Amino acid sequence: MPITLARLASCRILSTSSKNGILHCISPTKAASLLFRRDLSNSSIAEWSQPFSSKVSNTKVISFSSSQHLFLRPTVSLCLIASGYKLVTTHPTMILKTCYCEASPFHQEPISLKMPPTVKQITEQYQQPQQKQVSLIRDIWSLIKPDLLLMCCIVLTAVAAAFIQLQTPVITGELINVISSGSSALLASAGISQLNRPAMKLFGLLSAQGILTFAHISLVSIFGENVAKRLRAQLFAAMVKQDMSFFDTHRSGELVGRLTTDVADFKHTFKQLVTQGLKSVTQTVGSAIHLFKISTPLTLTMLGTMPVLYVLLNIYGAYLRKLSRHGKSIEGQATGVAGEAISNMRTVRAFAAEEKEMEYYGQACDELSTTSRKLGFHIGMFQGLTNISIGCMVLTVLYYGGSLVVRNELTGGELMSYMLSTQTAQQSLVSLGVLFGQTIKAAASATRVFEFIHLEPTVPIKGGNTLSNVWGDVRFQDIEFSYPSRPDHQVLDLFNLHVHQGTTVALCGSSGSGKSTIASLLERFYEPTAGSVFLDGNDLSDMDPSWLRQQIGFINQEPVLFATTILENIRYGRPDATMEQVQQAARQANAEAFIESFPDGYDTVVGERGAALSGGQKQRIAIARAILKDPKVIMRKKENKRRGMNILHHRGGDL
Ligand SMILES: Nc1ncnc2c1ncn2[C@@H]1O[C@H](COP(=O)(O)OP(=O)(O)OP(=O)(O)O)[C@@H](O)[C@H]1O
Repeated sequence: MPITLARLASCRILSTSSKNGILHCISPTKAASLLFRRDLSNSSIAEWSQPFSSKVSNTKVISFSSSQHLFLRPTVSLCLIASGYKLVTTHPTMILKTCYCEASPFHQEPISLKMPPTVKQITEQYQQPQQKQVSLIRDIWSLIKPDLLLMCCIVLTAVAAAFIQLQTPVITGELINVISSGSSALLASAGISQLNRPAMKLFGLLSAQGILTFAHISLVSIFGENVAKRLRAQLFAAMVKQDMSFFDTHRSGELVGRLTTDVADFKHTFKQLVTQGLKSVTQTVGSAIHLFKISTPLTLTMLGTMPVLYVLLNIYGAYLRKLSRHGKSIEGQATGVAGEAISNMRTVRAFAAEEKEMEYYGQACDELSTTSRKLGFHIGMFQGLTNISIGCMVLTVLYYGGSLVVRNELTGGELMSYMLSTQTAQQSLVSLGVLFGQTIKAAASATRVFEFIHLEPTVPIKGGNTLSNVWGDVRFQDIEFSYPSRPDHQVLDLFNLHVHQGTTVALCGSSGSGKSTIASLLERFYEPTAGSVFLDGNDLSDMDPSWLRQQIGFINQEPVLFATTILENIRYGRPDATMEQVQQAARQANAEAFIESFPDGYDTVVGERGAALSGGQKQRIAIARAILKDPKVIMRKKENKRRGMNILHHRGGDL
C-alpha cells in the first residue's frame, strides 16, 4: 500500500517513497530534518539518524513505534498523516535538542495539534523566507570592516581637524586679551609685533584645518563609495538567490527601489555621519572640556538646560524613527506601482490604461507625500525645538557670564573664548540634531536593505549531489503541491508521471491545470509539498539545483530575452561557447537566416525583454539558447488549441 501524505500544518515534505515507506521532511525553521521510515513488515515506525544531505545540519534522531508517547520538548507542533499512521511531531524552533512524536493508527480520530497558535506562527514562517536576526550595528560593522585602515585615517583627520578648530577660540581669546590688556598707545609703542604671535598661530591653525578637511572629505568619499558598492553587491546577491516564491510576493519595482534609493539614502547619511558626525562629536567633547576649564559654575549652569535636549532626542526621536520606517515602506509600494506600469507599458498602452495607472501612481504618491509631509513637519519641529533649547543655553551663558565679568571673576578674553567655544559646541550640537534626523531615515533604509540580505532561501542555489552522466529519465511520484504564496490552493494532488529516457511526452490540460508547475518542480523552482521528483532514479531534493538546471532546457511560450545582443542572449546559459557553437545552435533553432538578415547580425540589440523582435524570432533565439546549453531534458511550452507543453528528452533529438 503506497504511503500517502497530506500536509496538515507546515512541515515541508522533501520526499516520500512508497516502496520502502520513507517519509522525509524538513521543518520550516530548517532547524532539523526529520527522516521517518515506516517499516511495513511490523507496522512500527523508526526514524533514521543520518542527515539526508550535507546542507542541513542538526538532523535529529527520533525513534518511535505505534505506541503513544515518546520524549518531548514541545515548542512547535507539526502534523503529518501517513497511511495507517497519524504523526504529530513537536520540536523547538531554534536548536533541536529533543523531539516529541506521537503515532496513532490512521483510522482513529486525529489527535488535535498541541499548540495551534505555534502552528500558525510556523506556517507564517514557512511562507516567508527565513531571516537571521542580526543587529544593524553588527551589519554595518561587517560592511566597513574591509576598509578599516581607511576608516582609521578618516577618524584621525576628523579628530585632528576638530581639535584644531577647538584651538581657534583659545587663540582668539589670547588675541583679545593682548588687545584689551594695554591701551592703544602702549600697543602702538610696543609695535604691532605683540599681535603677531597669536595672529600667526591662528593663521597656521586655519591652514592646517583646511588641509585636514580636504583630506578628510576625499577619504570619506572613497570610503562611502566602497561601502555602497559592497552593500549593493550583497543586496543583489541576496535577491538573486531567493526562492521563486520570493519574486511571487515582491514587486520588481520595490526590489529595484531597495537597490537604488535605499542604498543611496544609506550611503549619503553614512558619509555625513562619518564627516559631520565625527567632527561634531569631537568638537562637542573638546568644547565641553575647554568650557569646564574656563569656568565650572558657568558650564554647570549651562548644562542645567541639557535634560530638555535629552528628552527631545529620546522621546521625539523614537516617534520620528517609527514615522520614517512607515514612510519608507510606502515609498517602496509607490516605486513598485510605477515599476510595474513601466515594465508592462505595452499592455498598459494596449488597454488604454495610462490614466488608470496614473491614478494608481497618483494615489500611491499622495499617500507617500502625506507621510513625507508629516515626517518633514516633525523633523522640522524636532530641529526647531533643538535650536531653541540650544539658543537658551547660549543666552544663559551670556547672562551669567556677563555677571561674572562684572564681578571680576572672569576676564573679557575668557568670556570671549567661552562664547566662541559655546558657539562651536552649539553648532556641533545643531548639526548632530540634523544628523540625527537623517540617521533615522537612513536607519530605516538600512533596515530594509539588511532585511533582504539576511533572507535565507529555502532551496539554496548550489550544493548537493551531481551525476556524472545524465540519461534523462524523469519520474514524478505522488506529487502534491501548492504555491507558498497560495498554500490553500492545491495545484497538484498525487500527480504521477514517468517519462522514459529518449521519449517525448506532451502534457495537455486546461488553463491553470498545472502544466507549467510541473516544469517548475522539475527545475526545482519550488519544492513539492509531498512526493518526489526523480532524475535517473535520483531524488531531486538531494541534487545541486544549479547543476540540475544546467541539465534542463525550458523554452517558455513567451520567452524573455535580455536587453543585449542576440549573441549574448544565445550565450546566456553557456558564456564560454565559441562563435561556431552559437551559430550551430542558431542553425538548429532555425534562427540563423533571420539573424544574418539583420544589418548587425549577431550583434543586433534586441531591446528590453526582446521587444525589438517578433514573437517567433524571440522563441527561436530562446530555442538556440536552450540548445547551446546542451540540456539532457528539454521542456517547451506551446500554446495550441489543447494547450499542451512538450517535454522532450533530448539525446541528440531535434526540436
Ligand atoms: N507563482 C504562483 N503563485 C501562486 N499560484 C500560482 C503561481 N503560478 C501558477 N499558480 C497557480 O497554479 C495553478 C497552475 O498554474 P500553471 O501555470 O501551472 O498552469 P498551466 O497548466 O501551465 O496553465 P496555462 O496552460 O494556462 O499556462 C493555477 O491555478 C495558477 O493560478
